[in-house]
Amino acid sequence: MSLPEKAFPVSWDQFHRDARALAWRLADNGQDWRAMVCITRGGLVPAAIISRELNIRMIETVCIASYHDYDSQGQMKVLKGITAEIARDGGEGVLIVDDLTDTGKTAAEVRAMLPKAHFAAVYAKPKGRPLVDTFVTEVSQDTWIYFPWDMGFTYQEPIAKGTRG
Ligand SMILES: O=P(O)(O)OC[C@H]1O[C@H](OP(=O)(O)OP(=O)(O)O)[C@H](O)[C@@H]1O
Ligand code: HPA
Ligand SMILES: [Mg+2]
Repeated sequence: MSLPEKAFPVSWDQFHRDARALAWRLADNGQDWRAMVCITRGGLVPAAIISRELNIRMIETVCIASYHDYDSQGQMKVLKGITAEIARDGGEGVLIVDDLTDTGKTAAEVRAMLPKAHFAAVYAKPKGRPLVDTFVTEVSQDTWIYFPWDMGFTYQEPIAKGTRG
């Protein structure tokens, strides 16, 4: 897998702050959401934070598995869809939540299921941005976002190399 040029590492603290900032933006929207649809697995984390902030108790998942390379995305498989009750009226009054939108393919797939729902993501890259109604931070397309649940503590080379020891 080729790696993007730039790295955007996100700590738990920062993710919590950014997800809460997304909740503030959604609250300013003034809508009373009848349900949240969380795109697994990445959307589970912001969904927990946003559902708490906005007092949304009806939470549905849409389970999608896809293979990613940095600059391409392979097959996408919907492992579990949405109930008819959540999908009624084109998803009007439903809030869709994901951690980020990159190429926008995942967002397009879920939007097709719920054309009238509101799509929120914490982070957005330029290609995916047109598919998102509300987001917090945009990063460039050649940036990889490193989420805290994918990370561990490791030694970091000094910026000026060769200075160890
Ligand atoms: O805009 P796209 O190019 O479709 O990429 C965005 C999607 O990619 C990641 O999920 P991924 O498919 O890696 O699965 P995961 O959430 O289970 O980690 C991320 O959580 C988004 O759902
Ligand atoms: N970070 C983590 N997962 C992703 C990304 C990213 O930038 N793009 C698509 N899936
Ligand atoms: Mg995902």
